[in-house]
Amino acid sequence: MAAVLSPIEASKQLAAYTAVDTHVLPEHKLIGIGSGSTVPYVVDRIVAQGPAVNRDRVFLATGFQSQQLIVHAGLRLGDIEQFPELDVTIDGADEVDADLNCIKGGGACHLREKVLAEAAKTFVVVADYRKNSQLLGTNYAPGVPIEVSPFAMTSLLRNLAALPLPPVAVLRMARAKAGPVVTDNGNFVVDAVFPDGEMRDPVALLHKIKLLTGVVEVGLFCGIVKAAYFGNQDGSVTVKKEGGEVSTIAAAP
Ligand SMILES: O=C(CO)[C@H](O)[C@H](O)COP(=O)(O)O
Repeated sequence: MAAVLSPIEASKQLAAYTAVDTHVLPEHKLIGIGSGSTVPYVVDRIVAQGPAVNRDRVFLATGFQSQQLIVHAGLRLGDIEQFPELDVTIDGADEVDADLNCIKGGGACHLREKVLAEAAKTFVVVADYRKNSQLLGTNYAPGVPIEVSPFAMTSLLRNLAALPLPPVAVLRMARAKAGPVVTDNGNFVVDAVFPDGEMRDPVALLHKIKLLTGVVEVGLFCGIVKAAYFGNQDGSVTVKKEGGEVSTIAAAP
């Protein structure tokens, strides 16, 4: 018997299934798989396309979690060095604004996520309705994830505090380990809550943060997303596309 999903899980699944059905076509052979709790539904739907279509596909991972997902699903794992150009990458998001700018990095994978997003001809994000907002920072409270070289962590916190509109910034701590979260690249993550004024221009903010010494990558994805799929509580899916088109696919009867 199929497990009964909670409303949030059902909306993640709906977004993921709709995005895969629309963007992962039989001719797509190189596919990036993102990180987070929505992405397993992406992999499930790709597996459901069948062994014939998946046999000659290669899947690239944004981190340890998606690597495990790919391997355990019996799909072929590849490396960005071998396959620097992908047909499509599908990933989760922490928040998406009206212009398809995103906060990503809630799972501390945003460096590799950005590499696979930029490598793809089409980058698509999937999420539940809570991630769909007008302005970044409205619904996602922890702030902008900033991956930083451990040696530069203290100086980054000082440099952030010295900005004209400083954020409230903290080193992300691990939950089931003493000490900080360590990324798949061996770095730390600082979460920085910026004033609304700064969040209104994510591109400018991204550039400002990127210039600070020791910053490896910033969890602001700007101008990369082609389409965002949000599963809604009523079973419909809201689709935001590059260029501003927003549509809602009605719930199945
Ligand atoms: O950016 C990410 C990890 O670094 C994830 O994609 C993001 O946190 C969304 O995860 P979820 O689908 O669990 O809400």
